[in-house]
Amino acid sequence: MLPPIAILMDQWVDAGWMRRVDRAVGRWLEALCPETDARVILAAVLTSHQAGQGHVCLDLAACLDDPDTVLKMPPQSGVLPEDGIPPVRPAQLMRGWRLADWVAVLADARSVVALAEDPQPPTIGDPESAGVSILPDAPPFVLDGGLLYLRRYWVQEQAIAEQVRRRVSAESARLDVRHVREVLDRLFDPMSVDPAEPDWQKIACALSIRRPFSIITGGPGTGKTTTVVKLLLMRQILAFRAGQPPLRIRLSAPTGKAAARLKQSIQAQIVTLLPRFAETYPRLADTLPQTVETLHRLIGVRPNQPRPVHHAGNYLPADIVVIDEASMIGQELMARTLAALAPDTSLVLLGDRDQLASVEPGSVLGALCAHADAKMPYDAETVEWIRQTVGVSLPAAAEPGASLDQAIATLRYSHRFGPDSPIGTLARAINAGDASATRRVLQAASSPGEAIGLLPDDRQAHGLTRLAVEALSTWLKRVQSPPSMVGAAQDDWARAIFAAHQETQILCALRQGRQGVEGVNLLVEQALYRAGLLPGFGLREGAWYAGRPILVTRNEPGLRLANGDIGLTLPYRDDAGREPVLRVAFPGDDPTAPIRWLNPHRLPSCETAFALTVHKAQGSEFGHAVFVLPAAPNPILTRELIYTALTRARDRFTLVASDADPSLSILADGVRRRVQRAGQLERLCAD
Ligand SMILES: Nc1ncnc2c1ncn2[C@@H]1O[C@H](COP(=O)(O)OP(=O)(O)OP(=O)(O)O)[C@@H](O)[C@H]1O
Repeated sequence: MLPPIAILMDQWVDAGWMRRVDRAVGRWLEALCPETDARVILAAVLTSHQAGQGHVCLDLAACLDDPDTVLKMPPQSGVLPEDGIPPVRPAQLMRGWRLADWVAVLADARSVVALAEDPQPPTIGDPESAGVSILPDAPPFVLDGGLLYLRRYWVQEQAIAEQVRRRVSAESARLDVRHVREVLDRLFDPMSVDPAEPDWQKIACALSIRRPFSIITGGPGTGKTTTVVKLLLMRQILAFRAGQPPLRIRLSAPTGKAAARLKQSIQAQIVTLLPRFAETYPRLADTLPQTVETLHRLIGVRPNQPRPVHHAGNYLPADIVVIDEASMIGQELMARTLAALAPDTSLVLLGDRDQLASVEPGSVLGALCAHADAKMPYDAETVEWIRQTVGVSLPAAAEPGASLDQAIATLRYSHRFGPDSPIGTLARAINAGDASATRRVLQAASSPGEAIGLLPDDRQAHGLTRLAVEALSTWLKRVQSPPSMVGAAQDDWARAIFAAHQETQILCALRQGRQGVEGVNLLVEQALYRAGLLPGFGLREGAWYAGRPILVTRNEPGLRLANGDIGLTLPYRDDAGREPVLRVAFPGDDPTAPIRWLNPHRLPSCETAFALTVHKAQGSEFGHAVFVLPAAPNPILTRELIYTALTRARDRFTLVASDADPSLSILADGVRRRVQRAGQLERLCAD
């Protein structure tokens, strides 16, 4: 005989299987409708739990099929209660449950709008006003087919789909195709990388001008940023030629780090491309954006305010908005962004659809690009547009994709790695889910220093700590013998240390455990201390010491720090050149901006960052990425996570795997596992 559901849910919270906030959703329902069936309370609690796992809804059928796996209960990090007896698992509780019964009891509940039953489904409206509302007028849950949503997530998903559908079928901009062709021909050299392949960057530009929504997706170094700069030049030149004022362009990225990277990359590309047009269009440089904002700043998200500054009633003043690293945008932020754009503002999303999705619920870019795999999804109309504007005749697909697919360009050739490079080959094998090929590439890597390396390690992680000491000593030695200069010269010294620090980064799949960030940070710290690379005293103050890299874990607008920022604890001399004190240095947005030297005791929550989780490293790039695998199979290790770890590497990637697993079965298991986020955005956009 099992304990009542309410007791079980309490036990799951106590065991760390579920968040307190999820259980609170159940209590809230119990308080509002005391007569609610326990299976409804359970579904509500699980829907909230799933949101914590990145899902916008609970897929009832999938849940009944395999409750423990779908709900990830018990989790890897779960703790045993004091009596040592683990709680009853969801699979035991739900044994024998029938989907039809669960759906029926949910459809009957006052807290649920059942769409199939309800002739008047909730109107989509403004996603901002769709918070969980009080019964009975606006039930907080929506049952759509077999998917149970918190109402706000359902509303956001519908709103995104509606916006995307409207934008991809909007009337084509009134353009003189001859002008478009002329400008594109000037921007793109006729010599493409592979003469047998069309120039996909050029096609991406042509598609981006056709409708007010487009996506440019591709792996690292495939030229997404290069393409965007050309696209912006194209748009401004066309505006000049049509006698229009310059277009208002806004560039954005989901995190500060990604925004800073895009800014640097864009500026470098502008410097290369602009001279071609300087004579004909001397004012062109002034029309290009100088800054890249975070998405929050772009739309004006304000703390404790229900809606951002820009929304459906106060559009963002912009003609073109380009957003990089779009895979990191969760559903809520995407819904808010789309709502903030006027119907004729062009939105261009850039991103690598194969990367990890946002930590927030939803996998918007992944869902929108679900069919971007098809090499040629274009219909006859798109093919004709490409022929007229690019001068390339592509075959029309026998079974063309939806309108959305006509707005997506996939860049496949990596100019950074080349098709036969080890990193490129490994990335392809991982993305294809080909565990054997992945293993082959890694096991073929033998000598140290190659682009791909495999480091079989013992339980004490001797190999990893040796590697860390060797790689990190390049900058840590310089930290321990600080120069006597002050002011700008001291900033230059810190910048050089940052550049050296960016050369090697250890990444972990997990947070906890020996192979997690917490364990690896401790091991590396101890090894560096033993090697004399960290100070024993002097430049040490409690947990703070010269050479400690830190990761900011909370937004702190007052200090201009964002969750995910990396700082280095360094000795700092004031302008009078007194004895150095410890300060945490943060680089500015561009290479010449002054370093910000903050007192460590003023910093908000932060943690040591010799090792980072792959999630936290998203949007960053390092010369050498060292990826530590878990020692046992783990559901967190997925294809997307492994690919994201690999693609943080600019020149070199080393996989650290347990020497007890010489066949790399743990890695192979991860490569085969895909992140499947519940939701129906893909289907809604394909309609
Ligand atoms: N068509 C091209 N021909 C030659 N080199 C190119 C071409 N396109 C891009 N490159 C070069 O390849 C490198 C990577 O390009 P870019 O930064 O635009 O790629 P990306 O996809 O934005 O990369 P990331 O994934 O790092 O954001 C740059 O050095 C760029 O100059």
